[in-house]
Amino acid sequence: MIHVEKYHGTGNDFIVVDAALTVPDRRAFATKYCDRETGISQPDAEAIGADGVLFLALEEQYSPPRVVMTLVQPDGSVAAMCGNGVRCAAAWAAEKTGSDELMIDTLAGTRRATVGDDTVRVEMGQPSFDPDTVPITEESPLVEASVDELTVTAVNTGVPHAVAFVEDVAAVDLQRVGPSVRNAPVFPEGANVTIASRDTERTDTVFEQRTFERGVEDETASCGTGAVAVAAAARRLGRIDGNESVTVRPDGGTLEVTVSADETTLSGPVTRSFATELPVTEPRRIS
Ligand SMILES: N[C@@H](CCC[C@H](N)C(=O)O)C(=O)O
Repeated sequence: MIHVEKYHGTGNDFIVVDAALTVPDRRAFATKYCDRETGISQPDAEAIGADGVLFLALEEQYSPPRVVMTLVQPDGSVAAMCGNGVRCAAAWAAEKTGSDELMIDTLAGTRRATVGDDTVRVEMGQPSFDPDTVPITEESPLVEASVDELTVTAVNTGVPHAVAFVEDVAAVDLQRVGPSVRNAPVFPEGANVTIASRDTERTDTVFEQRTFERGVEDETASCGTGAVAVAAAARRLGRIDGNESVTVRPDGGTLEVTVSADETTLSGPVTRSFATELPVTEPRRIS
């Protein structure tokens, strides 16, 4: 049995495992315990599953403390980056170390995080529209291009996103449209499909967001890199001014994003839901 914790950032939920503990087959572990029907549950409660497993290796000898984060998704794939995952990792490490400044190492680079009373803020690096970086098969950036039924702008915010601005996110059948855009040939490594609509009743800088996630192969309640992708695409398309900060509202809560030439940040709440013990098994050996 190993000790695990469950965290979520605006509804994007993760099983958190201290990487010092032995999990012989991380992919099998993620697939098993993320399952929404049969996966992780609170003690003596029904299964709730998760959007992924964060394996976190804490290196306390540095100042600020560092965490090597590996996100294994329900389909067993490893994601290079996860905005809400980094925010959860920072909250977990702050709890363990007492430090409110953390450096989180991801496959997309090191991200500095600051843990406040109500929010965790992460420096997200510069979004890229470069075809090789997203990546896309085209030679020029994909900007407001037709991909299946959506008009998308492709941007990498640590992972690839196809961002489409629509009239009303609630009116889109994302379960139907998401998989075809996610698997479109123009995205050789696939893409997360993020749709956004401007909430004109609030202000011009508030966007509603929904994301169909690669690796989860479903819509999630929130996606941090997706929120940054909405702001970055809005800036590229002239939908917001250069340095405006943007409020992005996925189903699970509210995220604040800044995208300027110097800095891109993502902020929002993080919640520790519960802790439990899970059995781990050695992979079967064939003799
Ligand atoms: N939910 C995440 C993104 C996780 C990675 C994504 N599913 C991928 O495979 O690219 C976030 O908060 O950014």
